[in-house]
Amino acid sequence: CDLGFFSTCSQETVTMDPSIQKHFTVVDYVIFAVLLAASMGIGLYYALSGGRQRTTQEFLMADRSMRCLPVSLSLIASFQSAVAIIGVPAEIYTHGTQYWFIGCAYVLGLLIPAHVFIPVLYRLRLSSAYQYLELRFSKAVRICGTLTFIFQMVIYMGVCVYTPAFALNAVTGFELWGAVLATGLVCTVYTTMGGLKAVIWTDVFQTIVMFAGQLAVIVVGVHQTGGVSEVWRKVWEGNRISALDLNPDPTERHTFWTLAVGGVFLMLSLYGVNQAQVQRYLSARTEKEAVRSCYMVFPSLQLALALSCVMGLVMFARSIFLYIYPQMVIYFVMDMLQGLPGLPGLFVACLFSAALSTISSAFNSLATVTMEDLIKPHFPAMSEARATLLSKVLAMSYGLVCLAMAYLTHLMGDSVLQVALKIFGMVGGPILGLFCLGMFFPWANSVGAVTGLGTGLSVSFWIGIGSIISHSSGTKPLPPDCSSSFLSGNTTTVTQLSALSNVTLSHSSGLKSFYSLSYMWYSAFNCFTVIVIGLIISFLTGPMKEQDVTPGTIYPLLGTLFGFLPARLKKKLCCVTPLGQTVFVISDN
Ligand SMILES: CC(C)(CO)[C@@H](O)C(=O)NCCC(=O)O
Ligand code: NA
Repeated sequence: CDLGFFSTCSQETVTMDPSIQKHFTVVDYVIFAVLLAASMGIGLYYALSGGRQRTTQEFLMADRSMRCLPVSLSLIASFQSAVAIIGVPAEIYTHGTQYWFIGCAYVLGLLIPAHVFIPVLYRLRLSSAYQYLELRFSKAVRICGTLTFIFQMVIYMGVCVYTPAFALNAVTGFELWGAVLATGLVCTVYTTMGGLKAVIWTDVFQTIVMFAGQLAVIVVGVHQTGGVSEVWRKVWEGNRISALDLNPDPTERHTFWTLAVGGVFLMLSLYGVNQAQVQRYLSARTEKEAVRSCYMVFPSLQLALALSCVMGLVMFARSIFLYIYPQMVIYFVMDMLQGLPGLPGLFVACLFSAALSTISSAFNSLATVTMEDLIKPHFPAMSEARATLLSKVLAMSYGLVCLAMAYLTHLMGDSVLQVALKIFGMVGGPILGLFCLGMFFPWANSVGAVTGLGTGLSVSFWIGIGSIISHSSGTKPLPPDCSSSFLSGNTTTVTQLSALSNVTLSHSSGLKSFYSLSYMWYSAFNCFTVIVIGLIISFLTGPMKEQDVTPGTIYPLLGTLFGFLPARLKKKLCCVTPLGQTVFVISDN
């Protein structure tokens, strides 16, 4: 099977021994440098063109002039980081393709943002998603929402910048802090110079690099394994193709229900109400363009999922690992691509593209909420020039906070990947609940919202921290599908398997089983806690009347769902006013 270029072609399954270090060539470092330079170049271009980033409208909202294609690619890039690129193939290698069913959640997980959240938020002409909370409830609710979001994103971005640097360092000796500093600083500079336009257009470029890197690994891997049919035979015989698991047990980590139903709520918390995404919808030139960009996320996100799942399958067909560990994806890639000049560098570029595009979204969205929700309301007379300068200082400061968070991530050790993703579900779910409470239930009042959010966060941290503590103590059984002969030795490495892992204790009772709720249910569970507590407290303290609620802040969900009821009962029970077409111009000044 000699095809010239692929000189290392062999059809043997390769045994991987991670004690042998892989090496980078100069070419690989050059490709990494080119990625950083190209991103800087895009930042510089948007600093010097258009309105030269002299207004907050341009710096934070891209002049509300974006078209759907860049917006959609940017939407994918925000939450597709190296955590997923490294985590998903490791998950598929170990547990089979069950995780792939999360693709089912993308249907409702994108249709609902497109037809429920975007119409409400876009027509209010907001700058920050949390401005909605003040219009619907009160200033206090807005500030609680903003602070919760800041907490979530600050932890997340530390993990995002640390993960690829750490994984590469473990396998190849790639300079750990050099890579963290280079990505963090370069990203800070282009985000501060070029504003949201630079963030969105670098996202486009970086998403393409990300897809290219994954595709290259798959093509070479399939070829070296001996073709598609050979890969299929090996993964089929190795039981990696999972049947639909319809087990209703909510403590089972990945089943059709946890992934396809729980996943919808995860998607809603990310694509429906997260500032990073809402800001992109708001930057679109029309509402239609925003809805269209949300639709266009669907095929691209399915492609991203398919690429990382197929990469896991190819890894399984191609290699036998002596033990399972988070960095094995990098090891597999580096081993396979050796002798193919430039390709290891392309994969490195893929990992750092994923990271850069996520932290740049974080910097810009954090600067936006800090400016719009925390600073501007207190300084209504601030000049535009001063506000823009301050926004730039904020974007830069969050860049430096990101480096500090990377160091904190380092101190907590590598299992922090799991911890951080859980915190993501733990904090994103309650924020989603807060928005749902406001949008779908006209009776909810401000006291109910704050109490609901507080309770939701407390319960979610109780479960989240409880699960972390109860899993990190005691012995952990191997998952049943993991007991094949090729997994020898150290079982603790299994629990560190991937960022997405949450190996549950199968026979536990009481609090333990409460703690072992699948992490895929976190968003849904925490969202419902906020809604239920919020409604109970609202009814106890005097529910709001529909006519007292700011027009345009309620989506007539209940009116639509209970459309079969007689009109009088409907009017009494639920919101029936259709969402208006009116544009409310909101100003903090
Ligand atoms: C948003 C999903 C679930 C979509 O598959 C995925 O991109 C994800 O788990 N993202 C978070 C992990 C990361 O940072 O890559
Ligand atoms: Na990304």
